[in-house]
Amino acid sequence: MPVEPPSGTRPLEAADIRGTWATLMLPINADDSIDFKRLEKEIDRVIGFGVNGLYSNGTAGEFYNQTENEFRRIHRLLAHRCREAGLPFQIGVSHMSPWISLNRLKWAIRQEPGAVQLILPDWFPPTEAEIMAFLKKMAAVSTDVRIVLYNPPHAKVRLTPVQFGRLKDAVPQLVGVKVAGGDAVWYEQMREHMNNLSVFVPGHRLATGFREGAHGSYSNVACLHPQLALDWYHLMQTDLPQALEWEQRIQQFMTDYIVPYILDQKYADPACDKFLAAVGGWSSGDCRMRWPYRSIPASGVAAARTGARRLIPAFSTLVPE
Ligand SMILES: N[C@@H](CC=O)C(=O)O
Repeated sequence: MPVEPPSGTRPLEAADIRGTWATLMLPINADDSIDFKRLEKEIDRVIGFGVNGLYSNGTAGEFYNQTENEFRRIHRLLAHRCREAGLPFQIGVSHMSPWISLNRLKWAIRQEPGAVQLILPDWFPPTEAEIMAFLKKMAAVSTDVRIVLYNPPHAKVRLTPVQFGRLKDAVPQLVGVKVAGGDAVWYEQMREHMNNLSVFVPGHRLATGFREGAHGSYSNVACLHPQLALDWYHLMQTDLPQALEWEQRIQQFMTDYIVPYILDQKYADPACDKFLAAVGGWSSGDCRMRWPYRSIPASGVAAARTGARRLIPAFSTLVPE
């Protein structure tokens, strides 16, 4: 039975955070400023696909590379457009500095997001006691606005399922996590906490995650094409074996056309997210990253698009020659 996530922007509980959430990506001008006009168009374009929600300021949203004025302008726009469309949205208040993150949170809750996303403090690796102190203060400020903890593989501290459980017990406002997923043992341990914790895994691993109990993805596949990600998520709920087969194809595409940019050429992950969107051709198609990070040259788009068409039949239907 397909899971219907809520419509509207009311506060999200764990059970509400499901499905395919798309990220906001920043259009960057040649002088490194943010193109807010284009951003507004991009937001409306993503909303038009009918994704389950829109979130901002994860890695793909370049949260670590914005002034506070820009942060506010981006999120006034996001909140306004999502509220008008009745689409759930989450604001990333993440920052390497816990104080900046706290101040972003204080401002962000006034935009009434469904939830906020945050990372752990990130210069000295925090101890569990420090993580608790951080989350408790953030939760005291966010009050009714729930919290999603973003704990990617490159975080200074990678939390275990047992630790997620302890954090959830200590901080009830924590309703979700955004993680890399893991092996069968990881999922077995994580399932102990999945009743009241939404667990989102990377887009290109979602069918496996779904089989193991994960609830959705803040999705890089939605960067490639929001419709592809939505159709695939629907397939997971109606024909999981077929969805697992799609996963192999999507992963092959990532291995052949995206991973070399990361492993061999050392591009940052968000450069790949923007590149994926250019390959999908559904957005303005601009791969530009903000100083000092390098952008993947648009000259690589055609080959990757041909590869995606060859490997992922559903993509070739959505993006015909
Ligand atoms: N990890 C990304 C998800 C998309 O690729 C993010 O945090 O935005």
